[in-house]
Amino acid sequence: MTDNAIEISGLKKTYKGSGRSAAKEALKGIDLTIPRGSIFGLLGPNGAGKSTLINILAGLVVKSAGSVKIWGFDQDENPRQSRAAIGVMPQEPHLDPFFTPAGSLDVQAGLYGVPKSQRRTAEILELIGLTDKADAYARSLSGGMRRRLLLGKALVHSPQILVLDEPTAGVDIELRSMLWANVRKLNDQGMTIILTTHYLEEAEEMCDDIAIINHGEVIVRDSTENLLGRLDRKTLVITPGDECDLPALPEGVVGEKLGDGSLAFTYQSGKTPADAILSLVRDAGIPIRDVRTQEAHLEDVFLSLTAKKEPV
Ligand SMILES: Nc1ncnc2c1ncn2[C@@H]1O[C@H](COP(=O)(O)OP(=O)(O)OP(=O)(O)O)[C@@H](O)[C@H]1O
Repeated sequence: MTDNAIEISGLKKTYKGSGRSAAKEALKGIDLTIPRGSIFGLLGPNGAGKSTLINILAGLVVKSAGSVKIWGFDQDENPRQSRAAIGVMPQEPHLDPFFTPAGSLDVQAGLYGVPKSQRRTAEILELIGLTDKADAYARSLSGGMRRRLLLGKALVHSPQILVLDEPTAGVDIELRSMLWANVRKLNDQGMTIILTTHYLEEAEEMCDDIAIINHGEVIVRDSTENLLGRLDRKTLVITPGDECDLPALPEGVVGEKLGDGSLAFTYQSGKTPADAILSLVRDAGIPIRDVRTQEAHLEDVFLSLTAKKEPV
């Protein structure tokens, strides 16, 4: 028995070219393990290969080479069991407008062969907050409700692993917090969660471990804590009370005067405490009207990782 929810080895995918478009090697030999019970972030820029990887896990895209084990079941040897172990909430809502939420969940459960006596339609509707819309036509649901229904559909067969593809892209704050609350609840119940997101901030908040994919390769896989530790770069932006210039700065702190007159200080949090920056601004006689921090984004991690010569 393995402790991994997912074991991927030597996974390759080349999309065949057609007409004038050349063949595209989307995954170039991925090795990746995802521990059971974790919330795992799969990050990368547009076109990195995240959707291809997720679609292979979901059984929607056929791999070109390599092996994939889902909950210990090899996809080629035990396709049925490996498919039953995973539920995927896709990026785009493709819902039949003539089905009601209750109907959609029922059809989906039927597709997965869940016997009527074991269906959890009411429980899932409750979880996704659509109990009062159970019998409304999908076409009358708001965008947010449709996305919630997609989450519900991914859960009908009680998978051990839930995959969320960009669940918060373009959603409002309310839906975002509802999604994250559900993710936490399901994870607390033992479900392994895999999610893709463009935002390191979001991954930082939610994920135990992170893999970053770029150009079809895993360029780093580590605990979120270690990954952010590697970055160790923060920016403090101070809005001064009066027009002023940058004060003299100690080694390791880079200052920049922004267009709106604010002063931005970039520093390594492991070496320089934020308090030291505030003190040096105060000591320079600059009145501080406002302070904010700029969160690190995935882009920053990429820059710091790809700038290194040695393998990370
Ligand atoms: N069906 C396809 N046919 C040909 N090329 C494809 C196909 N699907 C994806 N690709 C190409 O494979 C590469 C990886 O795409 P993929 O959608 O997996 O990336 P991604 O990391 O999910 O990006 P995004 O964040 O934009 O969803 C891209 O260069 C893309 O253009």
